[in-house]
Amino acid sequence: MTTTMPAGAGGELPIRSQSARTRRPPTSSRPEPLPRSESSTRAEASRPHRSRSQRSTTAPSPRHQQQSEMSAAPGAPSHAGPVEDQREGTSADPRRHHSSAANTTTTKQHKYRTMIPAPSGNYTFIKTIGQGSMGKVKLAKKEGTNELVACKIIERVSQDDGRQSREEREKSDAAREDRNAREAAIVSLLNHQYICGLRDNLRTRWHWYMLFEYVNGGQMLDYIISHGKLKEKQARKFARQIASAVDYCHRNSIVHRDLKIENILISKTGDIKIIDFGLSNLFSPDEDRKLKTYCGSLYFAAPELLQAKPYTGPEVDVWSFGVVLFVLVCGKVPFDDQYMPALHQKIKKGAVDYPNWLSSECKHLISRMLVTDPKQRATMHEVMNHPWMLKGYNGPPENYLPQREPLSLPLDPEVIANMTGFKFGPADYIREELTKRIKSPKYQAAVRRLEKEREQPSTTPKDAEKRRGFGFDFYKRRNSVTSRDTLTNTSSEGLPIGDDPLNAFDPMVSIYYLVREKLERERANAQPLSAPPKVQVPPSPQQSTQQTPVPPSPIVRPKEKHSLAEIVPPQPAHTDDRRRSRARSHSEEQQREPIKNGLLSPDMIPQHQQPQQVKRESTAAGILRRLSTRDRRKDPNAESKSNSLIQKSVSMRAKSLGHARRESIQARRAKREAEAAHQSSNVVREETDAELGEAEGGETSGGSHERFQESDAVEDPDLAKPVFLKGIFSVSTTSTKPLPEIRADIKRVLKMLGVEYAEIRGGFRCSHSPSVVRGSDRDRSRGDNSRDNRDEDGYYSGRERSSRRRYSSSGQEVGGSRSGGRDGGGGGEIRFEIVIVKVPIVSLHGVQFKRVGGDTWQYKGVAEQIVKELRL
Ligand SMILES: Nc1ncnc2c1ncn2[C@@H]1O[C@H](COP(=O)(O)OP(=O)(O)OP(=O)(O)O)[C@@H](O)[C@H]1O
Repeated sequence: MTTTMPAGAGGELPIRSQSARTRRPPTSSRPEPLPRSESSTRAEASRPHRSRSQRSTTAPSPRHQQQSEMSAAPGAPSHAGPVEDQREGTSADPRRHHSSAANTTTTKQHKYRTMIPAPSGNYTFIKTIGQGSMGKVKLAKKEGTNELVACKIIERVSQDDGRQSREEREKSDAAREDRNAREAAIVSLLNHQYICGLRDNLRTRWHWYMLFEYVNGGQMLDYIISHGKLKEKQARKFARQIASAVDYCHRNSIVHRDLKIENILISKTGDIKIIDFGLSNLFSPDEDRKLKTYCGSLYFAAPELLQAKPYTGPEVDVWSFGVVLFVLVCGKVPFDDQYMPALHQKIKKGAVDYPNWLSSECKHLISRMLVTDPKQRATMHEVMNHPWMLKGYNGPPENYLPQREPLSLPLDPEVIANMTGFKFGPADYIREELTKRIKSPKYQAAVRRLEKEREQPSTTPKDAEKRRGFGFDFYKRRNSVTSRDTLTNTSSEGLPIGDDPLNAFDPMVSIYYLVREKLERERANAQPLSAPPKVQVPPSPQQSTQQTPVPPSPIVRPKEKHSLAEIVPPQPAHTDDRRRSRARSHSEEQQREPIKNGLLSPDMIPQHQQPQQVKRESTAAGILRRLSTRDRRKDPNAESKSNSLIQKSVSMRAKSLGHARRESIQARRAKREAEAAHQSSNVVREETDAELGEAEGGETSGGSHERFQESDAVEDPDLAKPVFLKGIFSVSTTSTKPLPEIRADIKRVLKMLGVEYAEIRGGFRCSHSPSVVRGSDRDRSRGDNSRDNRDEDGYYSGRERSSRRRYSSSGQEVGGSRSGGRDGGGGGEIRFEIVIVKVPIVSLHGVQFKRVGGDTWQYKGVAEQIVKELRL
């Protein structure tokens, strides 16, 4: 059966338009206090600076043309999710309101929004922790609790820079709104331990506020900066987790499309969390519904994207995953060139230089992922079952997909009412379409195949499940490209995409499952659904002149069965046991991984040395955390136990890294351990120089480099938590030097490298413009960035700060934000923090880098240079 959907349903929507994001309105005045982002954009508007890409990109890009081809569905419903807040503006026309607001003289204290009233409570902003191309990400704390969230703030209205007509701007704003709605809808439905979850979200007249779980173990990028490259064993652990999350997405008809090292964070347990579904979309197995938007970061982009070829979806994630894996094990990207067209050529050619230290299995896996022909490229099934992935584990990574049964009629109206955010159309339309799909011969045939497979006496349920679940081949490859037939010839044992009724059969079907599962979770938690709007929607920018359809409010009903099969006979329900039989628990995987984050796990520690708690903790990072925070009054032996554990872990770590200095470091560490007993038990940020009484010339900042606010105004609520010991440190980023020496060293190196800095509590806030800070350029740029242009975090906002570089199929950057040679943008300001923490028990100091904004690879270069020069 040919299914029909509105054009936008599961179809392509335009990607973020960087050029749209950088448009600024003419200055005017605003009569009322504003959130920071609006007032700052006014400041930016008044600056003369325009990037090369802004100057040169006037014609609509191919991508933009495609955007218009893929227009929204007629009669599409309102967007997913967020509760609306009217307080941010009152004008019926936000654009007019915005424009008349721009000449404000509001004082700084009123300039920035300091809290947001989300449906689940009020959240107070603490500080900026990230700057993406879509906007800022701020750490926020829920009022009356210690709950922290990362709040992604996305502007809804692009501003007029005179390059587009009002109609064009409105069109691109509408597309942006769809994208934001889709991101919110997708992240609110996904439920996976390696995907950063959405806690809440709020849409005001001007902004989307998406409140994500706060991932506080740092970025994977920082981990690599600290470690250079990862040992294959450690990389495998992360790769399995990435595979688990990506496979889960794909089986739900979702393609991420922006997998890159910057979008992988590390949680406090040392596990990964994938962020940034801003470019994600639903994909369909139908040939005529292929995706056509070419998006993502160039370094990680599949060649077919550069060639503007339509694609199904999952295969571009496999390529990006291959690049990520290469970065993990090699510490650099596989395709690199300062000159953009040359970089394009390298990617299209797909020739990779593998360092000789890589194991042949690792090389083989990466080479299967970085195959330029998407039809020959490894599928996720192949990736997950590759020997390199399996090494040390007793099976492929678990994808944590809930147990599912084929859909049956009648459909649940509550589920359908909550299928918002994807422009599927009104509820009646969704019901009709889903019914058609379920009744379709294709679906029925797929269900019959599944039933037959389950009934096959010769096949164990596990095998059947494996065949069905992992047989997720997107292309029927005719020939095996390697000698490992069992790995590559997956189409013979698996079901191609679109033939499996439970996995990625169709985007609408997948979303139905996801919404139903979310409702079930919420019922189980007895919490109200956070997604559907409960109050009247303020007009979104592009909807100011049109009627906004408000989706029906959710019908709250008691839990009901979905087994009223009209088409499909009832299947045994598995609602209580949601994990597949083949599922191995995460802890099982962890037990098989003896060294976590370079530290010891319990099974590496002799029994007699294991304190009671160690056995219960699943990660070695947890051991260290527990030991460092335990109450010594209750256990007089705790100190010696923890000393011996940590001593061992430190020495193991040094050994595993094979660093030339390890002997002397261990000796020095051992010596200092004797002095450790009197020190406090928490890992804390270090004091500033001022607090230590060693400020230079009475200043708290670095002399001529000073251009920041004096101090962090807000207490960091993480201070008391030993969150920085999550494998972030390597030998090159830890030191036994006394603190004042480390601080002086850091200042010396920052000055030497021309990095501007200010001291903040526990470290340094840094800013650098690598391609600009030279001689007179530097002076000019300084003139550009007067003190008044600092934002509320003390960073200057004088130049473009976003890190995403867009590209067209011809190799030209489209809508990119900055000039300069490298993907991710060159020439812009990079901003980061250097945080010094101490590990009191072993008297070690650790230096941690945290990127806040700016070009990833320039940041990596500068951070690595600092580490190198520090010689800790
Ligand atoms: N949940 C989180 N916890 C901690 N930090 C986060 C979280 N989400 C985002 N960040 C930080 O904010 C940065 C930007 O976030 P994100 O990638 O979602 O924004 P974006 O505008 O989509 O960025 P990009 O331009 O890379 O697409 C991240 O690199 C990360 O450092």
